[in-house]
Amino acid sequence: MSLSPFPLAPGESRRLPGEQAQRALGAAVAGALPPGSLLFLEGELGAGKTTLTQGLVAELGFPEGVTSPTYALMHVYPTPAGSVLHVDAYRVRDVAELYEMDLEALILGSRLSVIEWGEGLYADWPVAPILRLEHLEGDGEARRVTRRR
Ligand SMILES: Nc1ncnc2c1ncn2[C@@H]1O[C@H](COP(=O)(O)OP(=O)(O)OP(=O)(O)O)[C@@H](O)[C@H]1O
Repeated sequence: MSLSPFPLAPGESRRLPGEQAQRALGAAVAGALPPGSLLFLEGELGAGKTTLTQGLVAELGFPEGVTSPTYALMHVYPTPAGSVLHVDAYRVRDVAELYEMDLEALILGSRLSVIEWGEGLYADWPVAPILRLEHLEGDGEARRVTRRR
């Protein structure tokens, strides 16, 4: 499997003018991270975390059905390239709860994992990129992505 470069350098920001750009970013991320990788996503309600993840999962060959894992905590999408784990850790009080669910084995066994609101895990996964998504004030529906790490 040949990988492309990660679409943003650490510290870099980019404007995402619409949903297509948001999905395309997810697709580019999927093409840049090797199996067993983890991506952290941050962003307020409606910032585009699910949309980015839809693009990422579609790039791996599973084109539909990606929804926010807010209520389920965790979704697994069986793509032809391997499973994609999508976790929303917003309501998790202690990351120990996630590790008790065998999170580490799940991540390492997946093609790719996306964790929203996983600050408590950042130190344990130091090479995982962190993308922050924000609404751009005064710029219609556009969003901004910043690679924090
Ligand atoms: N870059 C963008 N430009 C314009 N609209 C966008 C962009 N990215 C996403 N959207 C739209 O914003 C809405 C919210 O996006 P999405 O559901 O992905 O956000 P979210 O961060 O997952 O929200 P939540 O935290 O509620 O799960 C959707 O209708 C989506 O199509």
